[in-house]
Amino acid sequence: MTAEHVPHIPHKTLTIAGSDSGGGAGIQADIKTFTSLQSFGTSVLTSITSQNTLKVDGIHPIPASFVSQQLEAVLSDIGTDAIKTGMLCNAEIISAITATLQKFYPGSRPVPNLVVDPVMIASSGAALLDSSAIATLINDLLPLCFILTPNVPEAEYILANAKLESPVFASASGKVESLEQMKLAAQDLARLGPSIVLLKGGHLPFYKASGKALPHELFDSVDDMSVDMEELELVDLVYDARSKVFVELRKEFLRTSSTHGTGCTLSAAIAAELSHGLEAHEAITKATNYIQSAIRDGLTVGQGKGCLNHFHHVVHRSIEKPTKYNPRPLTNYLLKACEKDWKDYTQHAFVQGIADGTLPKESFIHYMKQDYLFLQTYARAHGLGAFKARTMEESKAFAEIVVHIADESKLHIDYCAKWGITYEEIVNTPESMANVAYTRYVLDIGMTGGLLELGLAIAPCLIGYGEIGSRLYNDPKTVRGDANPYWDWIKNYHDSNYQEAVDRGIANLERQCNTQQPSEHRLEQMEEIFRAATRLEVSFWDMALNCL
Ligand SMILES: Cc1ncc(COP(=O)(O)O)c(N)n1
Repeated sequence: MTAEHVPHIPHKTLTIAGSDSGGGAGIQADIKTFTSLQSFGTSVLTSITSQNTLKVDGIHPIPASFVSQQLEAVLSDIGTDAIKTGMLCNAEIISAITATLQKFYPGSRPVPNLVVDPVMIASSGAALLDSSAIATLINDLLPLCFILTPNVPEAEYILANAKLESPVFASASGKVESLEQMKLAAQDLARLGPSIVLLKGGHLPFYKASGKALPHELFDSVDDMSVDMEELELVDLVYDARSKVFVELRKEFLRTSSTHGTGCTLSAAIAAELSHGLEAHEAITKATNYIQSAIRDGLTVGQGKGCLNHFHHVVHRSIEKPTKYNPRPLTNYLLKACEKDWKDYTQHAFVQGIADGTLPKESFIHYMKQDYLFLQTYARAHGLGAFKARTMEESKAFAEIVVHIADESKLHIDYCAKWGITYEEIVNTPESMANVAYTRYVLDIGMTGGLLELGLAIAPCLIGYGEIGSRLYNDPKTVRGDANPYWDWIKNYHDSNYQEAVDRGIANLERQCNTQQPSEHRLEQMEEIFRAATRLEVSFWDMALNCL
């Protein structure tokens, strides 16, 4: 056997949960999550549900002894690096699981990397745990638990049934209704055994400005448009009983009904990250980010609640034709494929300095001079586009962009004058190496390739500045008006004039691609051009920062 053929020993994660025939939650969601996070998944079924996106219409519990048998089979041979529990159905099953776990991990409290998602009620309303089983869950399972991941209603239910002496959480209604109460509830839950409690805030969004919770009666209307979601955030609260430290993970509250399987997926993702050896807080942070993207990229399956997209970070190497629902498939593909480079570019320290006004003036001046010189070549690249175009319409579109760039560079000169930079100074400035590299790359690609290649090389500049302009303009943390010397720069790229140019540029690029559906190899080449131009943007910001 050569070195190349030595089989890889994967990290392993076990799920002990119910089957969801609809594929969005339960074992199915867990295995998808393990797979997408590159942990080898094993499973112990506690029950089979007949379920779709609308309802659970039947539950068939597995005999408790057969649940133990499955668990024995997995642990005695394959072993595992982490375990999660989901739907456990009834008290007998919980007892069978805890007895078997204690057999394999004698005296371990917690059982290493055991994540417990205390599943009780499906989002469609069905009970997934017998009401008589809560005491067994509290008394037998929680003492073995490393990380407990309840949502707010589950936390309330566990605490209402826990017979804690002098609990710190007290509420007349038994409801958790503020961040302060979340903290007290998490502390009480930790006293039941878990080393760490992740109290999920998805059912209790807060107004960003006041920190007050969205009233319960409005929660059900978040799916219609009557609540301004921009104003809301959710807080996933982590309490580590070992260090007595709280960490608040704040997240954008997303308007979507594609949330079926969220709890299952989150606990599965935490377990998968733990299986790779990540420390608990790191695993939780990575897992909550994974969920946020999986929700944002949610899938419409069935007629009820949509499902998460467990493979949101896996780039599919094919481009659909633009549709009403996805008018920019190529652009979206490129942004995802080059995600890291794109972040390096659009969230560069230079951009941060513009946002908070702390960018050294010398850096900005250096950048402005080079940017003028850049625009000169950028205009030529569009001239090349006009030359390469096959139709009058397209030639005209490119020529119009040349005129637009020429107008923009006039503004540039006026803006430079405000910073004490004269026209002569600008045009006599030697081009920096970063500038030469970038602009000549664009021209070379444009000359040797077709219109699509040219479009790909010019796209990162056009799209990136538009994204930066609107993000900084809308970000409440951006320093605004006279307090920020770069505010006019931000406004310029947020302006509808610029944003319309971005939309036109994207539409052109999509049209070019659409007329020649790319093969996988061609797609790789396209990605390479887009990535190279994006990296050259990063070097451009680096140049400006390093000029000091
Ligand atoms: C087998 C099984 N396990 C867990 C859930 C909870 O998921 P959700 O709350 O999204 O319905 C479910 N519906 N089915």
